Amino acid sequence: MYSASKKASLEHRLRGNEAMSNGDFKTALEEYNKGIPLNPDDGILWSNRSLAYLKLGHPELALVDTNRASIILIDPVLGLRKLELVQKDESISPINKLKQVGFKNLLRNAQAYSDLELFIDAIKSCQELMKLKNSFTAKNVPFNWIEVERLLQHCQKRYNEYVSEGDFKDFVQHYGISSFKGEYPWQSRKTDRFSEENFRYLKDRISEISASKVKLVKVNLGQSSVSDTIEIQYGIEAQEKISSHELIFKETPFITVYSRIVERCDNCSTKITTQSKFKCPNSSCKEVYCNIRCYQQALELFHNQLCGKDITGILTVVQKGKSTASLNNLFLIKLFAIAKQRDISPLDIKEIRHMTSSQQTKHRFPKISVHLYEDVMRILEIPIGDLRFDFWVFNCCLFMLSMNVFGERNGAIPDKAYLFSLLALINHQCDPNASTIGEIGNQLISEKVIQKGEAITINYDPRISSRERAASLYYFFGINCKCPKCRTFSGSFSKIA
Ligand SMILES: C[S@@+](CC[C@H](N)C(=O)[O-])C[C@H]1O[C@@H](n2cnc3c(N)ncnc32)[C@H](O)[C@@H]1O
Repeated sequence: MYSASKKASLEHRLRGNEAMSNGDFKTALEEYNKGIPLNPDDGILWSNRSLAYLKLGHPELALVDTNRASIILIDPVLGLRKLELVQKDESISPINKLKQVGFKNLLRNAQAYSDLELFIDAIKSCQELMKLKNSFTAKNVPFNWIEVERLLQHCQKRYNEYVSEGDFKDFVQHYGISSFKGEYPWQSRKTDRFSEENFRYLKDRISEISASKVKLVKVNLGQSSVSDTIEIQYGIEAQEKISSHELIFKETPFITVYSRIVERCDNCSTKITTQSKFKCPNSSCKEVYCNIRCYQQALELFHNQLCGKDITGILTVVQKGKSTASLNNLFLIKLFAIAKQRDISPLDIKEIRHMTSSQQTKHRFPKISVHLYEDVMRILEIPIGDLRFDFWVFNCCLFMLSMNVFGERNGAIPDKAYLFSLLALINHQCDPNASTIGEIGNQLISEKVIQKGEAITINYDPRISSRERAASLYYFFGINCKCPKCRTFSGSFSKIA
């Protein structure tokens, strides 16, 4: 017998399937999203949602769903219960129907890899499926094997083209190509960013830390790089005349992370000395702090969720990283921990929910992020049916971090990084009037006299010569620089409110 929630979940699945057959993939996604929390053990639901994601052009999201569906569909304990979920069909026995669902899921998995241009993985998935074709398992299971063969041929051809174009083997193996226009289509974050609540919260905090020297404003950054609209963004401007080399404000980072190569405080990333070392009182926890105050701050914000947890897998990835971007994986686990602690979605954390994302439309998608996401969910014991922590949320956080984190290296190795709520509101100019200084770069200082009403700007990439900066800003931050000095400048960079 079904429980009430399983029955309701099944109804959502069927409604989703109907929307899929009408080509209404967004409604289908909404229905599947209503069904999953009611019965996260329904592998068919995950597999069907993966198809909705594929049709909506988000293979990276489909990948997590096909993986989950496979795990559930081959789980022997869930075996009998799965049969309950198979829709009765006169022409096929329930057990064969279930096998058909499994084959379809493998094909969706191969399609997701192919759409991401991860051809080696796509070929492997197709070959795995083709092995089943003449096996006993596939007997009397109707399935479109021609589609698998076609996909396999397509992937082999594309892979050969890639390799003959140059040595892209490493790229083809580890990075997919996904699209993301600053937000997922079902997200309302863009408008939420400018909500009255966000605006007031940020405005008050900026007035407070700068002693009202500067204020939050909305600015017109000219033509958007992803749509036809004029882009309205946040910016900071002087409320009074500021002299040259004056401290504008100093901000405590919201969170910091470090690669564990040098021993640092888990709360503020300050180097630990023999005089300043406070060990977490939990004997099975390895984290250390500068003092009890840092420990208590961390405990309240995120450490409660992470105390004693083994994050070695994530650290290994971070330590192998070549750029400070690899530290973003440590930010992700902290952001997910903070959200779990506050019982909200990571995208609703008030200290970060105003932040912009990279604006590139095509992204390098590191295949490993699927595993990192599953690791974060497992370490924090977040149930997979809690869609406030869905994979697209993880990706949004990653894109937001790639735009807003201030990182530091220790020689060639990414060492530590900071996430500041307010410094993240300062726009870039190639000829800026301010910069960030101090040991952790948390002091905003004027470089010249700034007149009342002038925008406060910094240079996001000061090490790079101005000729290369436009390309570097686009590559690393997804910014089409529209500052008055840049050739691409097309807007007024002016205040609108
Ligand atoms: C660190 S945030 C700065 C605050 C941001 N304007 C906001 O509304 O939150 C970086 C974002 O600001 C925008 N931005 C900053 N400087 C820019 C520039 N010179 N040209 C174009 N966009 C810029 C980009 O959209 C980028 O995503």
